[in-house]
Amino acid sequence: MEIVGECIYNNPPVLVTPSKPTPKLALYLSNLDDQRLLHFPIQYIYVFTGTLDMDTLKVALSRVLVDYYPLAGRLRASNEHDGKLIIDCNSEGVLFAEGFLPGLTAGDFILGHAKPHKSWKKLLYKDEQSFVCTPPLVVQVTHLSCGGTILCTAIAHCVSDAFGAAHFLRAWARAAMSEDSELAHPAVAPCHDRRALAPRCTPRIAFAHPEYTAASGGDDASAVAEASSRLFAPPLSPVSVTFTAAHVARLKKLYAPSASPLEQCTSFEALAAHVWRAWVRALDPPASLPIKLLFTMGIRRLVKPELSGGCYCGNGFVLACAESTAGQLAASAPDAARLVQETKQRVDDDYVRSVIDLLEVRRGCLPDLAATFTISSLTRQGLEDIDFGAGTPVHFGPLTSEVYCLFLPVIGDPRGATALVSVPQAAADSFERCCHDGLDDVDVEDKNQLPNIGDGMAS
Ligand SMILES: COc1cc(/C=C/C(=O)SCCNC(=O)CCNC(=O)[C@H](O)C(C)(C)COP(=O)(O)OP(=O)(O)OC[C@H]2O[C@@H](n3cnc4c(N)ncnc43)[C@H](O)[C@@H]2OP(=O)(O)O)ccc1O
Repeated sequence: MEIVGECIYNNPPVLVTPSKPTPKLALYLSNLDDQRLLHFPIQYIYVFTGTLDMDTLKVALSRVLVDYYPLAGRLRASNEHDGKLIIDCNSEGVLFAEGFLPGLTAGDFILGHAKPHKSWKKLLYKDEQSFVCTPPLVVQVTHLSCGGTILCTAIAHCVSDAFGAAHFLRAWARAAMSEDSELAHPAVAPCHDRRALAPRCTPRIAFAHPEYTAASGGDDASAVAEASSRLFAPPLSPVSVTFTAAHVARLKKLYAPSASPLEQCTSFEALAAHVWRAWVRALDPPASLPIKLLFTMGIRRLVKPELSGGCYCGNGFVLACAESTAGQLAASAPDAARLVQETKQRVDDDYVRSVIDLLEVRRGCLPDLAATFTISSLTRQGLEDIDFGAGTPVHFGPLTSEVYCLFLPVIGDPRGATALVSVPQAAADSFERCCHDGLDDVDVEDKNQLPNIGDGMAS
């Protein structure tokens, strides 16, 4: 859906600062935070049919910034640590803009039209500064002619991941709903200290880490690079496919590694394997081409000791990497799911420490995305059902679509997921068809199970 018309700003944006004094310190960022991959703001929108009260939102934000004070600070390159980023917790404040977009309604985001379009950038105040100088949190509230409101947040990814962001947004919403926002405290105190994820004194890279390893030259590498450039050839088209709970249940059967109840797969394993295969089948590279799957994996409960003292608000995830070939992937659904399972099992404390040390030794390195499908799962993180006083959102999702695939929560269907990813335009229809493969009759079955509208009403 394209947003026509321009956003009208009647006033310049303001800086919202914490309502009480907060610690003044240079906050260390872990290597998982300060990796080049995360040097960008994550921009998401929440669309509400009701009106958000501006004063309430600002007062509540000012209150929660007392607990989430790093978001009111500024990123800086540290002189002591070789340019590594830190957060200068200086209470400068969150950039908060308010605008009005005539002609756009909350309803435009329902009815399955809510696929990001480049015009959606209007929903976020454009700060011309570099990534490091931009406040780690920028907010824009856009009023709509229907009385609805869009809340757009841009949070620097090196400050927080989805789990930390959800924790902050829920605390903000709770404060906005509370009679006296000064009394509203987060349910669990946030933990900003990232030293539990510091590298070892002598870095030890104990695994191959294909997620960061660029192909090392030679004929194979150039073949992968050449084929890969076709897999991502522009122009790219965003594709959004919603898998209902019934679709996911079917995929879990289709992808189960065996008929034994002991060898089941989770919703994520089945979905990840299915969408990875759909991508490969749609793009149809040579069967022998090595293909990888990278996916984000939460580590808060995997590291020893667990990151459980309060809510760890830094980035608590690593990239896990499954490897196969285009031919093998297309050939077997259960084998693809088994690969995802085995990859998950390899990620433990040793693996995470090894990633952290790798990022210490190879500062500035990026994941190797050649011939790679990347998934980040945002389901079950508590990001979507957030109520600031105007009810829960009718739409939640990113401002842009990218080459990495997001598994987004489906509002009203907690066991469903929407896969959103940009693929080469020429393969977009085929990708969507491959995603629906094996699922067509599920919708028919589902409809047959619905009670007949007339049932029970005759008397
Ligand atoms: C900064 O501001 C932001 C940021 C963002 C976004 C940022 C990011 O993208 S950061 C990366 C975010 N993603 C992650 O960290 C991944 C988190 N998920 C995991 O790590 C998962 O474990 C997994 C690796 C994806 C695999 O999951 P799965 O195979 O499902 O395995 P389990 O999680 O162990 O689940 C197995 C089983 O357990 C039950 N279960 C698990 N969790 C729940 C739950 N919450 N509720 C109910 N049940 C649960 C369930 O039965 C599972 O089996 P199923 O078959 O039912 O699935 C964005 C916005 C910003 O502002």
